[in-house]
Amino acid sequence: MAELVFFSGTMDCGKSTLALQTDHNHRVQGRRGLLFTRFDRAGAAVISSRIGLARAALEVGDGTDLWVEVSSRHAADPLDYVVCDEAQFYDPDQVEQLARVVDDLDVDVFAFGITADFRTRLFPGSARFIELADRVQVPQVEALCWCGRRATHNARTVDGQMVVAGEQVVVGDVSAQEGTLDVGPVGTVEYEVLCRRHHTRRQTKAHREIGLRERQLS
Ligand SMILES: Nc1ncnc2c1ncn2[C@@H]1O[C@H](COP(=O)(O)OP(=O)(O)O)[C@@H](O)[C@H]1O
Ligand SMILES: Cc1cn([C@H]2C[C@H](O)[C@@H](COP(=O)(O)O)O2)c(=O)[nH]c1=O
Repeated sequence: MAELVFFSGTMDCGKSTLALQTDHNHRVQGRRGLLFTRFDRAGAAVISSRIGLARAALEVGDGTDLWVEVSSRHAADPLDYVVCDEAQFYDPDQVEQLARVVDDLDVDVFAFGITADFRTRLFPGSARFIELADRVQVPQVEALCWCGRRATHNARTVDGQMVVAGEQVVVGDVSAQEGTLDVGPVGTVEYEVLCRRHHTRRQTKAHREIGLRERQLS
C-alpha cells in the first residue's frame, strides 16, 4: 500500500540528503521514480544537498498540476515512487494532487521540507502535508543551535540582524555556508537554526560572539 510521507524539520537537518538517499535506495532496487523540487538554492530543476550530492529533478511551478504530471507519465511507464524536495514551497492544491497520486495510482510519495518559516509560522504547503500525510517524520540528523541544544526553529537575518517580519519566501542559505543571497535594497539575507528559547529571545550566534568578546575584555 503506497504512502504519503512528509519528512519535516528545520533548515540544514539533512532533508535533501535524505531525499537523494531515498531516491537512490529505491532506484537501485529497480523501482521507478520521479523527482520534483521548487526553488532549490543551486538553481532550477535540481535537488542539491550541502553534503555535495545533486541530482536533476522536475521544477514545480505555480501552475504545475502534479496529478497530471505524475499520472500521464505513470500511464506511459508505471512509476513506483515520487520524491518531492523543498516541499514547503508547494501550493496546498499541489499537496492534494500528491495525496491523490498515492491513493489513486498506488505510488509512494516522499516529501521533504521545512515545517515553519522564520516567523515560526507553518508554510501553507507544509501545513497541508501535515494534515494529509500518512506519516510525518523528523529526520534523524539534528541541526544544532549555537548553544548546543537541538535546533527547532529557523531564523532569518538581514545584514546580520535577526528579523521577524518580511516576505515568507526568500531563497537563501544558513549563515555558515557560502552562497547566501544578496537581495539588493533589502540587504543580505541569511538563515540560522536556533532552539526555541534563543529564537524567542532573538539571540543568534552573533549574541554568543558578543558575549565571548565582552568576557575577554572584562
Ligand atoms: N562538510 C560536511 N561534512 C559532513 N556533513 C556535512 C558537511 N556539510 C554539511 N553536512 C551535513 O549536511 C546536513 C545538511 O544537509 P542538507 O541535505 O543540505 O540539509 P537540508 O536539506 O535539511 O537543508 C548538515 O546537517 C550536516 O549534517
Ligand atoms: C526559514 C525560511 C526559509 N526559506 C528558504 C530558504 C531556503 O532556500 C529554503 C530551505 O532550504 P533547506 O534546504 O531546508 O535549507 O527555504 C524561506 O523562503 N523562508 C523562510 O522563512
